[in-house]
Amino acid sequence: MEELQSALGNRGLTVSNLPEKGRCIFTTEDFYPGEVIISQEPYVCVPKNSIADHKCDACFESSNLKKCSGCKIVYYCSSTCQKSEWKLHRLECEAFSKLPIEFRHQITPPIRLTIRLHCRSKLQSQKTIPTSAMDNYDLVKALVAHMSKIDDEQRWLYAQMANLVSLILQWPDINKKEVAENFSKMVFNAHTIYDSGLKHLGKGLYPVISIMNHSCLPNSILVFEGRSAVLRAVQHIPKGAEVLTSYIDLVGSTVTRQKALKEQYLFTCTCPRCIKVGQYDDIHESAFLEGYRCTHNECDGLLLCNSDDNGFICQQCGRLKSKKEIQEVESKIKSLQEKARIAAESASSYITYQEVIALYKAIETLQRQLFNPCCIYLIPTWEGIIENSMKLEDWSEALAYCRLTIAVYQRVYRNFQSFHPSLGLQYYTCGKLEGVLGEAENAVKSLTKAVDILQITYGTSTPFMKDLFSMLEEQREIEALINGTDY
Ligand SMILES: C[S@@+](CC[C@H](N)C(=O)[O-])C[C@H]1O[C@@H](n2cnc3c(N)ncnc32)[C@H](O)[C@@H]1O
Repeated sequence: MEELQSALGNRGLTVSNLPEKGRCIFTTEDFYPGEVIISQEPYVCVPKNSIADHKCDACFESSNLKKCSGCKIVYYCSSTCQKSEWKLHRLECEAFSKLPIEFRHQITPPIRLTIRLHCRSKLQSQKTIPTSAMDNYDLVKALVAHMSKIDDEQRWLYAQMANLVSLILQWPDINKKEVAENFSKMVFNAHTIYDSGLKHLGKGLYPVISIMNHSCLPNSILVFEGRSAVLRAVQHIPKGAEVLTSYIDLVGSTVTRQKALKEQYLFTCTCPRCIKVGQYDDIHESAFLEGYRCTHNECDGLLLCNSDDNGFICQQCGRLKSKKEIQEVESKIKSLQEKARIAAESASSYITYQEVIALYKAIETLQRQLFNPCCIYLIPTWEGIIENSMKLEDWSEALAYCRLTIAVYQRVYRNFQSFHPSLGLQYYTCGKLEGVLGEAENAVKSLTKAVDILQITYGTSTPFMKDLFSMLEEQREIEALINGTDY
């Protein structure tokens, strides 16, 4: 702990303890928007592999992959990557190779993550792998496992998974209770690793980053550069403030966010947004984001549940919309969403992409009958249309829907001073599409907005940001050429 305090002290941070939250990190100096608060390499991580999409175990690249000739489970993109992982992989490779082929499908990402955790801890205790203040198993031991709060069924599941780990590793001295507890720690502490386009790459455990507590109005954001986790300030964090990040998708209403935090992290959030739950403004905002709207004649009022709980009353014209009426439309939406999901998975030709778009448009029509035009449920529908329109190279259609999505994100992330990658990336896509369509002036505006947001969340030196800067330069040159002005 002393070693960690001293390492954090050098970075302007300190670990403390709050009765209602447990451990937490406070600043001992000011941090400004875009500044890196802390970065950490994973203690362990695993890529998200699927049958169709394998990744290199070391760098998560998807090209030039070769299977490890020992275990035939793990992939590498180069001998450099293989060598960098060898000390750790050697232990699991030996264990996996002894496993009969028919058992190998049981090595799921959570099982592998825990196996690697124990392999790394063993190698560090043998001093085969060095330790440091921010890289040692004591940090893993200190993570919350919430064993007393989880139910018997979950405990039984972790015990079964610990048995499997023990069976695979065949170590005589393995502590199965500790392994089971580590499965629980993964649930409450491991992070999903994303690339700059927010594509899911894998899972990793970052034991110092995991000390950070949650707020629905966070002052920092966690992003990934390769597999390193980087926490950046998204607002001025004065000396002595707690560093807070978000564990969940912040687009939902207070009730939705609180439900997610209670179910996934077992606490009730009391952040400045959540304490407003039930107040007029919060109810109004929730109804706007997720609630139903009145579609009677020209009325566009918000609907709130009536006191008899048999329907929803329009707050503008007073008309009642029955629960049954709403449920019928919702069930049609659900069945169309399932059809769209299945169709999108197998779509690979002009006609099939068109069919997928038609399904999403049918969903959109029904959603517009129920929700207001800035409702968050429309986002995945529009993203489905954008993705498939791009596959059809229908740039105008993709751009029209991209602009609709931006309007919703702008509203949702205004609480977050708009510094969220989702909004920045939407501006980026919008700017790219405007560029393709020859709308240089609009492209410059959109890409400038993308830069304003993403340089705070992603910094300025990643390959993604360098591409974005040169794309903006290119559009500025085209704009100047069109306008006959100097650039
Ligand atoms: C990733 S850990 C964060 C560090 C943790 N406080 C510790 O002592 O190690 C997540 C857990 O911290 C607690 N936590 C995080 N944010 C909180 C908050 N805003 N209010 C109350 N508890 C919180 C919850 O118990 C949650 O399951």
